[in-house]
Amino acid sequence: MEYPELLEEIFHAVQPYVGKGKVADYIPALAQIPADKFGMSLCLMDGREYVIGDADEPFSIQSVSKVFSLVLALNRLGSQVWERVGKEPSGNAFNSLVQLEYENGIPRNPFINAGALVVTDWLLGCSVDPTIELLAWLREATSNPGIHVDLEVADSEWEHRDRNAALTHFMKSCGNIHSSVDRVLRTYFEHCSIAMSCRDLARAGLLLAGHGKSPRCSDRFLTRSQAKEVNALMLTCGTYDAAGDFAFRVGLPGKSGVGGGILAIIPNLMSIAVWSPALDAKGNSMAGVEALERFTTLTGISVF
Ligand SMILES: NC(=O)CC[C@H](N)C(=O)O
Repeated sequence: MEYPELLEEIFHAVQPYVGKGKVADYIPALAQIPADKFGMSLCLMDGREYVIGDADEPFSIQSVSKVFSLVLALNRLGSQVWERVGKEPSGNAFNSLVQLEYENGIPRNPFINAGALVVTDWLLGCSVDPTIELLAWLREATSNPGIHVDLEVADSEWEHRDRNAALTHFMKSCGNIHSSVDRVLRTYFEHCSIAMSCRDLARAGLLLAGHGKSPRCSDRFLTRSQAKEVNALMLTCGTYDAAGDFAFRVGLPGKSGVGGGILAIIPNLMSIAVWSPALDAKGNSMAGVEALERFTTLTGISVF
C-alpha cells in the first residue's frame, strides 16, 4: 500500500478513538483545545512527506520538547549530561515525586518532568538563552520560521506550577539544580509551550531517524551514538509508565506530550508525528497511539 492510502486508512480507522479520553486540564490553557482534532505526518529521509487531517495545525508540544532539550544538551555537553540524570524507565507517572527522595534527587531519566528540569538546568549553565537556541534549531530543521513559544500556555503552566516547583526545590536541596528554581521552571515551561504542527514535528524528528544528521540541516547535530541513546530512551521511557505498553503495541521509539502529540522514529527511514488532544489515563494521546499501532501493523515496519 502506498503511504497516502495508508494514511487514509489509518485516519478512518482511528475515528472511533478521536475525542475518546480526556484533554489535559491541569494546565488550564490546554483545556480549551477541541478534543476532536486528529493529524498525522510522515517525513521520510528521502525527502518525501505525507500528511492527513489537522497536520498543519500548531499545538502545544509539551513533553515532546523533552527530546529536543536533551538533544541540545547532548550537543553542547556530551556525556556529562548523564552525571545528573539516569537512563532507566521510572514506572511512575511523568510528574511523580516518589522516587526522587530514595534516589538522592537524581531523576530516573530525562523524559519525566524531574529529568527534563535537570536537563533544563544543564542548558541554563551553558547558554544565555536556551529557549532561543532551541527555537533556532527547530526553525532550521523544519524550515518554519514561525515556530514560537505560546506564551498563554507558558503563563498558564507558571500559574499552576506547584508540582513542578516541588520537584525542582527538592532536587535543589539535593544539590542537583544549580540555577534558581524560578529560572529553571520558567525555561522548562517555555520549552513545553512551544507550538508546532505534526508536519513540523515530523521534520524535526528526522535528526533521530538520520542517526544524528538530519537531511534537512547542513550540520551533524549529534554523534551516531548520541542519536542511538536518545532513540533508546524514547523507546524505554518516552511514554512514562506506559512505555512497556507502547513498545509492545507500536514497536518504535516514541515521545508523547500532554498536548496530545507523539513523535515516533523509524531509524533510517522516517519520522512520524501524530496529534489528537484527548489522552488516556497515563497522559498519552488515545487516537495517537492507535494510529501508530495501526501504522506499524499495516506496514510491518518497526524496530523489532
Ligand atoms: N507529560 C507532559 O507533557 C507534561 C508536561 C507539562 N508541561 C508538565 O510539566 O506537567
